[in-house]
Amino acid sequence: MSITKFKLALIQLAVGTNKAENLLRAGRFIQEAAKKGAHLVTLPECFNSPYGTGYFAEYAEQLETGESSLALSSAAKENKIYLVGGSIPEKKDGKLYNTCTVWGPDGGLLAVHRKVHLFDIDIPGKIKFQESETLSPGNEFTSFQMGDICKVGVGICYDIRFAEMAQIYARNDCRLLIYPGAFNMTTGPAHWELLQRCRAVDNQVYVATASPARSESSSYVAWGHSSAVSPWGEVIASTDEKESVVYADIDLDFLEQIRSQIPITHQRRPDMYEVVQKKN
Ligand SMILES: NC(=O)CCC(=O)C(=O)O
Repeated sequence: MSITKFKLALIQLAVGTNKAENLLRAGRFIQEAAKKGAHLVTLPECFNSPYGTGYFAEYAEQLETGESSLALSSAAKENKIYLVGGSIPEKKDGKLYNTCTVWGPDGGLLAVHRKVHLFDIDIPGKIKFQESETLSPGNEFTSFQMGDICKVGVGICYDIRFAEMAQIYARNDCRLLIYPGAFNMTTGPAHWELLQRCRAVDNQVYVATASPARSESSSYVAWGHSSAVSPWGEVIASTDEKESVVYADIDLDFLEQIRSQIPITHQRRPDMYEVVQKKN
C-alpha cells in the first residue's frame, strides 16, 4: 500500500552575503527538519546568495560542479529525504538562470527547474525589479515523482502568478506544487497568500512556498511568511518574517476526498475552452 500522508518542511532561511555560511545554515536546518520527521524539505529562492540582479553573476555556479549542488546532494543523502533546493543563480552556456534543483534520498539529481517567468515589474514609488537585466528564462515545465507517494510540480516565485502553469501541472497529475519564492514588502502583503490559495483551490492541490527570512538591511527586503495551503484553500501552516522552519502535514486522502466531493476535473467544458501545453 502506498503512503498517503507525509511531513513537508519549509525552511525560511536567513540568507546573507557569505555563501559558505548560507550553505552551512541550510544544511543544519535540513538536518533538524529530517530529525523531526520531514520526508520532503524545501529551501527558499536564492538560498545561497542575496536576491538581487547585482549579485547573480558573482554567486552563480554550474550545476554539475558547483558547491551548492554538492552540499544539497549530500544533505539529501545523509538525511534520506527529498530536497527541493530552493534556487541558486546558475551559469550555463554563457547565460545566467534562476534555477531550482531537486534531490532524492540517494543524493541523485531528480529535476532541474529554471524560472520560466522572470520577475520584471515596476510599481512607481514602491518597487522596480528587472530580473531580465541579468537572467534568461527557462523554457520547461518541471515535476518530479516522490517515490510512489505523489508527483510534485515546481515553480519559482513569480511563476506562481501564472495560473496556466499550475493548471498544467495539476492536469499532469501533480498533487503538490512547490514554489521557492521571495515576495517583497509591496506585493507580499497583497498577493503572497492569495496566490497560493488561488492555485490550491483552482487545481485542488496542496501548494507550498519557502521564502528567505526578512532582513531589513538587504537591498531586497523579503516578505517571509513561508506557508502551506491545502486543496480546500486553507492555510495549514505558516510563519512570520523571521528565520524558522514551517512543518505541514500533507494528506493525499483529504485531497482525493475534496476532488470527489467537488468534481471540477470532470465537469470542465473542453468544448468551450482549453489550456494547452505547448512544450514539455
Ligand atoms: N522573486 C520573485 O519572483 C518575486 C515575485 C514577486 O514579488 C511578485 O510580486 O510576484
